[in-house]
Amino acid sequence: MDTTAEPGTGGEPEAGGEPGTGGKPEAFIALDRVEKVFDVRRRKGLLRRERHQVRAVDSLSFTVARGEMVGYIGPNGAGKSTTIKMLTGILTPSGGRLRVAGIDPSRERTRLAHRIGVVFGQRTTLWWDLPLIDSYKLMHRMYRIPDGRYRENLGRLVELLDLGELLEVPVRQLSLGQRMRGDIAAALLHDPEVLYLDEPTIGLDVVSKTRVREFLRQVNAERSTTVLLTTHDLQDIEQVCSRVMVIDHGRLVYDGGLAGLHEVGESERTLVVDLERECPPVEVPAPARVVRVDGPRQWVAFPASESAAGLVARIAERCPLVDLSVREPDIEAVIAKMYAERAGRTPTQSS
Ligand SMILES: Nc1ncnc2c1ncn2[C@@H]1O[C@H](COP(=O)(O)OP(=O)(O)OP(=O)(O)O)[C@@H](O)[C@H]1O
Repeated sequence: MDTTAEPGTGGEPEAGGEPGTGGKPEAFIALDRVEKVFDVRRRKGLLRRERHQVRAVDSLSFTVARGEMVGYIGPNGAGKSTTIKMLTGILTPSGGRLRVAGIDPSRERTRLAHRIGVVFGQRTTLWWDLPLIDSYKLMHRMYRIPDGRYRENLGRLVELLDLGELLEVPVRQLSLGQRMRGDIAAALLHDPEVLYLDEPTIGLDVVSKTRVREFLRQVNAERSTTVLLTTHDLQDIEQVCSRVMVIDHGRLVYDGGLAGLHEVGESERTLVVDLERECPPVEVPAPARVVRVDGPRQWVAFPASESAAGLVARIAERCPLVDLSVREPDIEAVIAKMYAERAGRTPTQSS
C-alpha cells in the first residue's frame, strides 16, 4: 500500500515527521490553545430561556508525531468527541490553532478527508441495506482511489480482518463485531495517514476486541499510520497505545506513558503473603498497611513506586512465610481515582 504523503498545497508547511528544513520531525497533529465554546439555550420556567456557554474544549495544546499511537481518554463530557470533530473538520474551533498534516481541518475538510480515516464505534459509515462490498465500491469512487491500489488494499484488509465470508452480506445483518471490522476496513481503504477511532471496541466480545487491537498494532507497524484512540476500555490503551492523554473539563490533565499514570495517581501495589500460621495483622512501616486478613493469608498495600523487598524481610522476621506474590496496581482504579479527585473542581459551564 502506498503510504506516501501528498505534497502540501495550502501554503502551510507540510507536517508529519518528514525530514524538514531543520531536521526535527514536525508534529503531524498540532493543537495550540484550541477552544470550543457552545452556546446553549436552556428552558427556565414556562416562557423564559436562559443562555449558557459550554466550554467543551478549553485552551487545549498537544502535538502528535507521525506514526504515534495515542490514547485519548477522560470522563463523560470531558471534550473527547468535540476534539475529534474539530480534528476532522466537522466542528470549527472557537479559538486557537489546529493543524492536521499541515491542513486546517475546518477550512479544507475535503482535502483533509483524503488523508484521514474515522471510525465511530456507535455509528457506521457503511450503507445499511447494501452488501459490505458495495459500500467499499462506493468508497472507491468517492475517494477516487486508483483501481490497482483499491484492489490491493481491499485484498489485504479482507485478509487481515477476516472479511471474506462477509462481503456479500448486507450490513444490517452483520453482528456488531463483524460490522466494526467492516467499518475499520472502510476507514483504511484510501490509505489514510491518520486514523481516529472513537470507542472502536464498544460492545465487542473479548475475541473481537483482541482482534481489533492486534489489527491496529499491525497497521501501525506496517504503514506508520498515526492512531488517535478514544475509549472507555483501558485495555484498548494498555494493549495498543504507547502514550495516553487524559482530558477533563476540556483541558489536558495528563500526557505521557501509562506507567507514569501510576505515579500521578499515587497508586499502590499489594503484597499477598501466606504465613505459616494465622497471625495478627503484621506490623509494617507506614504508608504500607495490612488491608485484609483471611486465615494465614494477609494483603499488604504499599506505594507502587517502592520495592517490596524490605516489607517481605520485615514480615518474615515476625512470622515464617510460606508463599508470596505482588499484585500490580489496577490501571482502572488509578484512572477512576484521578477522575474522582478532579470531579467538580473546574466548572464546565458559565452563564
Ligand atoms: N453540539 C453541542 N451543543 C452544546 N453542547 C455540546 C455539544 N456537543 C458537546 N457539548 C457539550 O460539550 C461537553 C463535551 O462533550 P463531548 O461530547 O466532547 O464529551 P466526551 O468526552 O466525548 O464525552 P463522552 O465520553 O460522554 O462521549 C459536554 O458538556 C457536552 O454536553
